Formats: sequence, C-alpha cells, structure tokens
Amino acid sequence: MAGSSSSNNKIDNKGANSKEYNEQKEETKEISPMSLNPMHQSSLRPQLDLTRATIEDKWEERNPTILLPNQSDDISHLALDIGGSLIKLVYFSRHEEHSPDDKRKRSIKKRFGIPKGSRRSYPVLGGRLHFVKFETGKLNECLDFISSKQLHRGGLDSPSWQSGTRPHDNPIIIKATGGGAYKFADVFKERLGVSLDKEDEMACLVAGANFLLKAIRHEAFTHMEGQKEFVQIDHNDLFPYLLVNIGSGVSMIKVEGDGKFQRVSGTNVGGGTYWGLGRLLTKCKSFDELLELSQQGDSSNVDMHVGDIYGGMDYSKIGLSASTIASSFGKAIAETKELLDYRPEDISLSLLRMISYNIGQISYLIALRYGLKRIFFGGFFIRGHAYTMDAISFAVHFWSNGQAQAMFLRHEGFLGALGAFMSYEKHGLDVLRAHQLVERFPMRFPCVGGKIYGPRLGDLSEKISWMEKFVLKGTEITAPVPMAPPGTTGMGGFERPSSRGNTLRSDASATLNIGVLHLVPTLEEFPLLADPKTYEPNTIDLSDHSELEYWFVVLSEHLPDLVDKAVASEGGTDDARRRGDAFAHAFSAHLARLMEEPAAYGKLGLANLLELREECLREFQFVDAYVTIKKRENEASLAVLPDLLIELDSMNEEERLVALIEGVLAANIFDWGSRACVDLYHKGTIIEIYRMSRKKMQRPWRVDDFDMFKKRMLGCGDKKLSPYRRALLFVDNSGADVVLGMLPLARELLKRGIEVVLVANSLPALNDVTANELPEIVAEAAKHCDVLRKAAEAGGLLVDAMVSVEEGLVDNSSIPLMVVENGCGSPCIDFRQVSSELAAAAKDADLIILEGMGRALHTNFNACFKCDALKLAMVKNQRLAEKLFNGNIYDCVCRFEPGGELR
Ligand SMILES: Nc1ncnc2c1ncn2[C@@H]1O[C@H](COP(=O)(O)OP(=O)(O)O)[C@@H](O)[C@H]1O
Ligand SMILES: CC(C)(COP(=O)(O)O)[C@@H](O)C(=O)NCCC(=O)O
Ligand SMILES: [Mn+2]
Repeated sequence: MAGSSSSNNKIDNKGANSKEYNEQKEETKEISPMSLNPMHQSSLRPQLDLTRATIEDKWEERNPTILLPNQSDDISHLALDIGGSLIKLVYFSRHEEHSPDDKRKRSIKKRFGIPKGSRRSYPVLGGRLHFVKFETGKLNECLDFISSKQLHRGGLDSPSWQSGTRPHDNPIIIKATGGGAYKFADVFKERLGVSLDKEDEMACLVAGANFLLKAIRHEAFTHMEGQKEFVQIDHNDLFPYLLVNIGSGVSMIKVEGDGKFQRVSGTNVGGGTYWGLGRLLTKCKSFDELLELSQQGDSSNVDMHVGDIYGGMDYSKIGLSASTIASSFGKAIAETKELLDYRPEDISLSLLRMISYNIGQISYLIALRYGLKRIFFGGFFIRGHAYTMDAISFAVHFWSNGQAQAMFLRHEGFLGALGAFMSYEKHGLDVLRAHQLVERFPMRFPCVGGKIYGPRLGDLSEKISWMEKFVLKGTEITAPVPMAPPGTTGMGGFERPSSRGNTLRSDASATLNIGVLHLVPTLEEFPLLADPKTYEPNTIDLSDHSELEYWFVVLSEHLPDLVDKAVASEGGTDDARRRGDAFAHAFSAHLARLMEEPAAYGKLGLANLLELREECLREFQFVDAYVTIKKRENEASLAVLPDLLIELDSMNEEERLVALIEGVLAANIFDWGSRACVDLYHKGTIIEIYRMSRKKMQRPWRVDDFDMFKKRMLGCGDKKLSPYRRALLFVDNSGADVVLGMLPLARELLKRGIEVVLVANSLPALNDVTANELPEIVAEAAKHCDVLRKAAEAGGLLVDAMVSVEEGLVDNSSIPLMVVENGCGSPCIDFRQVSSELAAAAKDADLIILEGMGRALHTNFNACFKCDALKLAMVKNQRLAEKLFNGNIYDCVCRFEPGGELR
C-alpha cells in the first residue's frame, strides 16, 4: 500500500541516505554536448544588439533568419513567484527537437516555401518549460537550485555561462512576482548577483491563467465525488470568469480579458490558515503530513452536525440533512475535553473541510455578485488533492443549488510564476497556441508507493541505477509523477465529499499532474481538418475502465518482446540491457499509475498511451528499436517488388485498382506492435506471410466502400470526374506494408497524373517507416520502375536529382513523388499537431489516404476532412474489431469518405 513506508521501501540513494529525502535538492548536471553547440545560443536579451547582423538561409525569402553575432545571451529564462508559503519557479531549457536539414527537407522547403515558423520573433520556442517549487522558508534551497543550474544566467546551455564572460555593465534581471520579490530582493542580489524585476502579482495570476486556459488542452477540469472530468474551454467564450487563487491567503479576481481584470475580493482564511492552524493543532511537520492525516480522519468527532442539534433528525424544512455540518469544530466546546483528547486525523479533516467550504461559499457569492458563470480555482492549497477539490466543488454546488460548478487547473499553483515568465515580452510565450505545445512525462524522482525516496533523478545513469536498486529489493515502483489519491471511501452523499483515498501522492517538485511543456515552433494544425474544434483523434477513450484494463494487459504483455528488440537494436550490450530493463520498469510504472488514476497525465486516449511508450523508449536512449527488422523486411520486399509490378501491369484498370487496395490491406499485416501478428511471424518468411495474407483478402471487407472509391477514380460508364490533383499517402509500416502495399498504389496515382506525397513519421515508432528512411526505399524501388524513377526525380527524392533540384535543373513537367514528415513519433497521428511540411503539402491536396491501424483506426476512424479520405487498415486485434464493427481479427477496413462539397 502506498504510504506504508516500511523500511524495505527505503534505499541508500546517492546523497539521500535511507530516509525520505527532500526531492527538491538537485545536483549540478554535466553540460550536454548539445549545449556546447553555438547553434543553440539564444538570441535575445533586453536590448537587441543589431551590429553586424546578417541574414541567413537564401531559400527562406519570406522569413529569413537574422543572425546577431554581437548579441549576448544573458537574459534569464527563469521567472519566480515568491509567496508567503512557497516559491514557484518556471524555467526554460533549450532542447531543440532537431532533425538534420537533409536534402529531402530542403527540396520540400523549396517546393512549398515553408517558413521556419515564428522562431525568430519568439526565441523561447524550441525548448522546454519546467515547473518547480520550494518552501519559502527554505529559500536557500531555491537559491542553490538556481545556482546549480545557472538559471539566472540563461541556463547551463548559455554560452555566456560556459565562457565565464559576462559583461559587468549588464546586470542580470529576473522577473519575479509575489511579496517575496520585494522581501527577498536583497538576498537574490547578494547571493546570485541578480536584480528582481517586480511584476504585479494579480496581473501575473491572470496572465498565467489566460495562457493556460487558451493554450493547454485539458487544462481545466471539474472534480465531483472523486470523478475528474476535463472541460474543453472555447477560446472565444472564455471571459468573463472568476479566478480564485488559494495560496497562503485567497484572492478573487474578476477576469474580463487579457490584462483586463479586477481583484474583487479575497479572504484571509486560506492555505496558510489550514497549514498554520493545522500545524499548531496536530504538531505535523509538513503540509503533506497534515493532508495525509486528514485522509484517515472522521470529522464528525470534531464538527457539530445538524443531527447533533436536532436529535439525529434532518432540518428538512430548510433543506438541511442531519449530516450537514452545522458548526465546524462545534463539538470541541465540550468542556470535558482537551486538545489531546481529539485525534489529529479528525482535526485535520475538520479544518480542511471548514476552509474549503468557506472558500467555495465565498467564491460562489462573489461570482453571483458579479454575474460570473465560471469559477476557476488555482493556488497550491489545492495540491491536486481529490478531497480538497471535492470539498470546494461541493460547497459551490451546495450554495448555488447546483447552478454553479467549480473548475480546477492542472498547473494550479504556477499561475503567477507563469505570468511572470510571460512578462519577458520578447519570449513571446503569449502567442503560442495549443498546437505548438506538447506535454511529456519523463521519470523525474525515485518514487515508491507515491513517496519520494531521493533527489531528483538527473541523468540516465541515475535513473537506471535507481530502478536497479528497487528491482533488487523487489519493491513496487510507481512512476514518479505525483497524482491525487484514487478512489472513494463510498461515504459519499451530498453533504460529504467522498474522495478520501488512503494514499497521498508525493508532492514531487510540485508538479502535481503536470509534465514538462515542450514548445515546438514547427507544429501546425492540419489545414484539411473539416472542423478542428470538434476533432478528437482518439477513437478509444480509456475513461472506460475495462478498456483501460484491457490495454494495460496488452501493452504489459508486449513489453518483454519490445525490450528484446530494443536491446538488440543497440547491439545487445550490457549497457543496452540495463537501459532496456530500466525502460521496462519505467513504462510499467507509468501504466500502473494510469490504471490507478487514468486522468493523471490529462485526458487519456489509446494514442496517448502508445506515444508514451515511444517517448519512454527515447528517454532511455533507444533511438530505433526495430531498426534491424525494418531493414531486413525492406530488403526482402524490394526483392519481390518488380514481379508484383509486372503482375499488376498485366491487369485491366478495374482489376488493378482492386488488387492495389487488396495489396495495401494484406501488407498491413506486418505490424510488430500487434501480439497476434508477432506470433504469426514465427510461422513463415515475410513473403510467405504476405502471400497468405493476400489470398485471404476476399471482399466484401468488413467495411467496404471500395466501389465508391473506384467510381471516383475511374468514373462510371461515360461519366468521368476530374482526377485528383494531389494525394497525401500516410504510410505505416516498413517492409511489405510500404514497399508492396503503398508504393504500388502511389505508382498508380502517379500514372494517372496525380501528385503523390508520402507522409511518414518524423521519429521511429515500432516498425513504422520514417520520412528519413523513405528516400532510400523509393530509390531502390525506382531502379525497377520508370514511373517511380521519374516521379521521384521530379520530387527531388533521388540523390542525383536532389542536387539537380538544388541547382534548378529538374524537369518540372513530370508528376512528382514527394516525401514529407508528419511531425510525430508515434504509431498514431493527432491532426491538431503536424509538421509545417505536411501542413504546406496539404494545401493543394484533394485526397488523403490514411493507412494502418494506428492512423486510421485507433486515431482518425471518425475524423472528417475537407477533402476526400480513404482509410485503409487491417485490424490486428480482436477486441478492436469487435468494438468498432462487431468484427474479427484480420478483418479489413476500406472506408471512403467524400469531403467538402461532396459530403
Ligand atoms: N509542500 C508544501 N508546503 C507548504 N505549503 C503547501 C505545500 N503544498 C501545498 N501547500 C499549501 O499551499 C499554500 C501556498 O500556496 P501558494 O499558491 O504557493 O501560495 P503563496 O504564493 O501564498 O505561497 C500553503 O499555504 C499550503 O496551504
Ligand atoms: C500499435 C499499433 C496500432 C500499430 O498498428 P499499425 O498502425 O502498424 O497497423 C498496433 O500494433 C496495436 O494496436 N497493437 C496493440 C494491439 C495488440 O497487440 O493486439
Ligand atoms: Mn505501424
């Protein structure tokens, strides 16, 4: 059970000894090679130095990069909110998600004229935002942290820090808000040599809240009776709202727009009251201890209820049931009892309820007074604690007679710090939109049963050795992303919030339910989505617990095989094996956490889970787990491609079109992510399995719109429709899937005069082919096929042709075959966030072909596009087949959906 800190749960961690350790202590990290790269210099400071500025990149006429050689890098990427109880830090680290600017990319850029996003104007893009907090009483720890990471000098990746040269006439200025910005200004100057640039606290809270509500999907949620539900806020219908920030004290702010707000009220009974009174009354040593006590409490031993006054009866005339609290702490008037006669657990719970109800009630009254329909609660008093949120929600619901509802924010306590960070105008964070933000959840703290047992896990080797120590002890590991206690005690009812689990997740780095925010400038919304507002990528929402349980088992069972492949991909060395085992433990821990609290990382769909697995592999430095398999399958498939093309060419056009679609569906069987398929691969060679799969392709398929597609392609009788101009083919797996399935289809489209863009992953995921790998595969295929060769040349895919493209020598009369990356590294695709290449290529496209289970079924099965869409996949999972169309494993889907005016 979590929270049972028996001695075998504890280890001797580096610098942590065998006791629970303060998680905020951080060791100085090594400078990564990436950070030494001058390319990673940030180009901003308060005053831009434009001397000797030059313009880079001749191709980017529209938005050339401006190099500022004399621009130093000493603006801070750190902002602070120093409150009465806690110091909150938001800091930026530069981690550009770099892929080499290769020839393929350059030729695509040239063709589509893709700008480099808004990077130049907003230098904070291309990195990560981190959220950390410290107790104000332990200011030194905070100063040590800043100093160890050199955050006040622009971070460890700042060149000015590495060279040790900082111009003395240019003082370091850090944006700070909260009372401590005044109170501790001298300490910051003395210890770090920085000046705090003070920003108004209320303005920061509002700026932070507005940014989060607009830019982060699933930031706001309701919490009633233990149930968390994310609320999608319409950006155009956000204002006005009431922001209630529950810190040490409470501020209530009426927000009417960006920078348009008024602090309309507040109360001195807040988080400081709970912690302060609670400490005096219970002798607790920490806020978390106090909160944890409340979870074992029974407040009826302390509170006076209506029933206590009315002889066990309800006071129904005015709608008060016997169990309603009539007077918090009212029972303590008994003269016969002293403080020690009360259980600290009961006191803590009573206090928590008293304060939460009081804040909820006042908030509702204020919202009523100012005619505000929405109330958002922030501040660290909430601490992602289910019971606290339920109590506040209950109060709002109770006093408004169900008319109003409380909403909470995932970044609850960081509003002010985020607002202060945004006040660095040149960072341009405020122009960021949801599609440029990706939240990730790396392992950060050694955590067992929800408790932290050591300092922040700095680098990979620390992560691995921590895992190994715990494995040796046979202890259950849970992912070190804290979460709220799960479940309810069943004590529910209207008068008593029910979510009182037995565990309290550690307050690790204060990142309760929040991850690291990646700011990715190159991501865009896919322009062909019919309705971006209602688009939901996930077909399967894992909020149905049985669904989550099923996928938990599927992914857990697949792990040993995945680890074997991953380890082999890195040469099977001891180091790779250690990383592989650590990855397995880390991913299992994520799964276990999500089983307990499905909303811990935001709204969870199957696509998120599959992506988490790929990210977790990358975290343990597995660059491409299926690299060998992919290579082998590509070679085998390329060897039989010429025969297949001859066979296809001998058919009439109708037969050929069926054979091509059949071929795509049959070859989609090569999926190393499917348990059933992997078992199958032991039974024959790739080509044998491919043949077997093709033989079984009898129509009608389970979903069979082929005739509609055929009519659109070939026309009907004398009636011919104008051909498509450009098709985007979202390819899936390496080997037969792409070589024997999608390439022949691409060739047919090219022959019909349709431009083809192959859209592939930016990063590896399972055995999916990547955009980087495709030019070589196409080049091999082109050796046996003139159509492909000419098209690939025109599309700048062949090495010689690439040079010609750069020199402008390519014959533009041929129909081009191009390759673009999709911007993701997952087996699924979320069309809200795709690469700028893909977005640019989509502008003239009038046909989309989505292939494979991940892209066409797990995601986008229900997606609508502005143009025609063909969704092709073989279902390689029994449950999914049953769920989607009452079908069976190996059923095939050929779904054609006319878009735009035809729909
Ligand atoms: N680890 C913690 N230590 C102290 N207080 C905490 C902790 N976690 C949550 N809290 C609660 O959060 C309150 C502070 O919230 P915060 O939003 O940071 O306000 P402030 O800016 O006034 O410090 C505390 O008064 C306490 O109720
Ligand atoms: C990850 C995948 C979606 C990839 O499928 P693909 O897109 O390659 O057709 C698929 O392998 C999958 O759903 N696997 C888990 C289900 C199973 O093992 O049955
Ligand atoms: Mn795949």
